[in-house]
Amino acid sequence: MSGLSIRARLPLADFALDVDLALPGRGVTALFGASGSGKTTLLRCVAGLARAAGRVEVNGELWQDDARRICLPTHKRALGYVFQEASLFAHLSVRDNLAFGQKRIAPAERRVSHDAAVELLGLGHLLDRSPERLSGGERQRVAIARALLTSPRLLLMDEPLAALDAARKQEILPYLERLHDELAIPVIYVSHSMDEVLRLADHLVLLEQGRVRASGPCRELLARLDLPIALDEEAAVLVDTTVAAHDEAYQLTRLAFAGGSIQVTRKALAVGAPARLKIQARDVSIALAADNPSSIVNRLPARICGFAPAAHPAQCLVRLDAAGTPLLARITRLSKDQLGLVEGMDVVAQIKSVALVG
Ligand SMILES: Nc1ncnc2c1ncn2[C@@H]1O[C@H](COP(=O)(O)OP(=O)(O)OP(=O)(O)O)[C@@H](O)[C@H]1O
Repeated sequence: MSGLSIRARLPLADFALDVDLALPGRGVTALFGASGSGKTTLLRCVAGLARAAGRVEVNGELWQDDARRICLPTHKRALGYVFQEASLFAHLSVRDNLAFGQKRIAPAERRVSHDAAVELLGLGHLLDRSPERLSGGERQRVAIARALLTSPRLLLMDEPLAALDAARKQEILPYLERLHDELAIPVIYVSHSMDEVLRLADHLVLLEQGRVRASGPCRELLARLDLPIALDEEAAVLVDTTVAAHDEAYQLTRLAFAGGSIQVTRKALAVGAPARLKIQARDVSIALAADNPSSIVNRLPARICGFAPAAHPAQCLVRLDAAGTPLLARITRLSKDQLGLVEGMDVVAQIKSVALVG
């Protein structure tokens, strides 16, 4: 059967993991949750490093099934594991570190070639270096390539960017995006960062105290008001658009979607190309009518479909529907009252800024 099915119960001293998840068999699933919610413990159960009661099936391969007394040891599970800190062999060159990953797999079972991994992670010029002469980001790219060369059926990544500074993170994210676009290997990706989730995840699992608070397509969960991710400073929705036209005079690109269109600064994208937009709640404001002059270019008719408290008591979250596309706005409670905003009301969503993500 295609898909990942993970049932795991693991009582620990002051904590218990208890999850039952059905996840897509390809793409990136982000595991998101507060510190101590059980993200690493869940990965360790999938890897067989912690012995939970339950069942683990990965695209038709059974790794554990207590009912049938099956529990493969970690080395028999075809998985790649990438940790916060790359654990490379210091005495081996990058080339030999990669060869080590590949040697573990019989040639007939290799699904990722050395050249493909080197190309995908941009390691060509680093092959003769030793790990101590690599930056943190480069080391992490080698660790990812080495994991890929073991031809895993599942890649587990536990906050792979957490040990890197902001600049190194931005440097490595495009490689992870390529991995996502070009490889069919499913990835479970633990992260605390909304930015990483927005850029990489197709599916999202929110863990709370060892339990699944929500699991579903990233787009759907991000737009919900009842989940803690809506309270994140970086809360945002994702909107799939298509490049509709370029305005050469004003150097803008118009992106169309079901709810209307949005103009962004001119992008080097072909008309008809897909573009994924991130719209942050803090960048959306609400006006009552479209005819008020404003410098905000992107103004979409939308209907209010719900309110929720925001993290700060001065603010509230508003869920809007722009012809079927959900948007989130974070506004002050004062403006909500002054404008008399209520559920069901038709308003104008003013979008101050958007970002293209992938
Ligand atoms: N071997 C163990 N024995 C007892 N308790 C453990 C053990 N391993 C983890 N825990 C506890 O289980 C809980 C979940 O830990 P885990 O590392 O899975 O959380 P996490 O969500 O990955 O956290 P973080 O984001 O900080 O890495 C924590 O309360 C931790 O103290």
